[in-house]
Amino acid sequence: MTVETEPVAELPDPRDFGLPVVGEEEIPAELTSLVEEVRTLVDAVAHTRAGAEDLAAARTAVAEAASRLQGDRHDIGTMVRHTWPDGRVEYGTLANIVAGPTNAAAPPLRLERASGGGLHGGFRLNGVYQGPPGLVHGGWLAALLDQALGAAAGAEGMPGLTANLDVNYRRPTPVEAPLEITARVTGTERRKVFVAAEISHDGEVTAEGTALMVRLDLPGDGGA
Ligand SMILES: CCCCCCCCCCCC(=O)SCCNC(=O)CCNC(=O)[C@H](O)C(C)(C)COP(=O)(O)OP(=O)(O)OC[C@H]1O[C@@H](n2cnc3c(N)ncnc32)[C@H](O)[C@@H]1OP(=O)(O)O
Repeated sequence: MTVETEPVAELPDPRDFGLPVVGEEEIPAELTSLVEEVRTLVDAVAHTRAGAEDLAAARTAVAEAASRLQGDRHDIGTMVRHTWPDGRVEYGTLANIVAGPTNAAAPPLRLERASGGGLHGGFRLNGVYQGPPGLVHGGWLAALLDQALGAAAGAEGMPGLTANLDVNYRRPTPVEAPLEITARVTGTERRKVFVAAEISHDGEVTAEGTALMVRLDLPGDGGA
């Protein structure tokens, strides 16, 4: 595949486009810990067999916690700044549904640079992510692949939006089991960035995806 475009060397600051930015290091440890606790809560609620009294007490406690937190909110579209160990800076959406660090509805997906190129991450999905009994919902697998595919393009300095996503489910993916995800850029053509990703369990690929990301038309990078 022809490579006709260079990665964007330096990403613009989202604040230049009116988007607020929070440094990952500015997220309070108490918020990170709260997010973890809420993930536990969602799983507990989804599977509880508690009686009416416990359910009512829990509902009151959760409603009180929600009203405590509602007052002071980040704006929709707030970005989080991540600095890689090599000093490169990258931005993601703070409340991203797959990888937002403050989104308790997001699985705890963290991606690192792989030594051979691209990104990789290890993760585990609890029973909240079930589709078929004991198995991860296919829509969530597609969302995880989409996120990793987008992040792989972003990590190469080519952030974009998914124009096309193609997913193949090769084997059932179990919940409550260690999973791995890998993603890499496979080619570029003008603003088109081609990416591929796999999810595996026990060394076997359970789902794989390819996507066409269309690189953001950033000022100063030559556009198309
Ligand atoms: C911040 C850091 C975060 C870094 C981390 C971010 C991780 C986020 C991961 C989550 C990713 C998402 O969920 S993204 C959300 C879901 N996706 C979306 O909402 C996108 C909705 N679609 C769009 O907005 C638009 O269609 C775009 C932006 C994709 C493309 O529009 P455009 O910018 O006007 O570009 P356009 O000229 O049409 O197309 C450019 C080239 O791509 C080709 N092309 C366009 N669409 C397609 C297509 N579906 N299939 C084949 N080819 C296509 C065209 O033929 C052309 O090829 P040629 O003429 O050059 O040959």
